[in-house]
Amino acid sequence: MKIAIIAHDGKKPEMVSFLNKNKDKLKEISLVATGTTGKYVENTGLNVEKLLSGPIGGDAQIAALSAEKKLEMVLFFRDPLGKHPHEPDVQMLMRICDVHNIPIATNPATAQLLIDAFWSKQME
Ligand SMILES: O=C(CO)COP(=O)(O)O
Repeated sequence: MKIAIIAHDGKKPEMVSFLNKNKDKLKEISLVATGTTGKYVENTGLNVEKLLSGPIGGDAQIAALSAEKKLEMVLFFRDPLGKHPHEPDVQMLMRICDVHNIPIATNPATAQLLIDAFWSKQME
């Protein structure tokens, strides 16, 4: 099982802070990310599988992994103030997560709760 990491451009700095803060936990977990986000993840020193960039199909690839129940959770820091040409893909990803009951965090506060809960479950 993997955790998917995605961040819109306006939220990539917050994602990097989140990853650095949680690096000790995340380094034990397989990570997958959309293309450009994945480069930022690598720059934190974490290992990550990089898919296509979001606007050219990366969000759709994460949705497919969610539908196949291959993801533990999706951490998707969305920029609610930005315009995105691939908004239909963004909506589709969130819908697929809801269809398949995959936890999806769309901001750092929720992502922290999910990671902490996942981590304490692993430690049981
Ligand atoms: O666009 C995205 C999410 O909708 C993210 O894609 P990138 O990680 O390639 O920037």
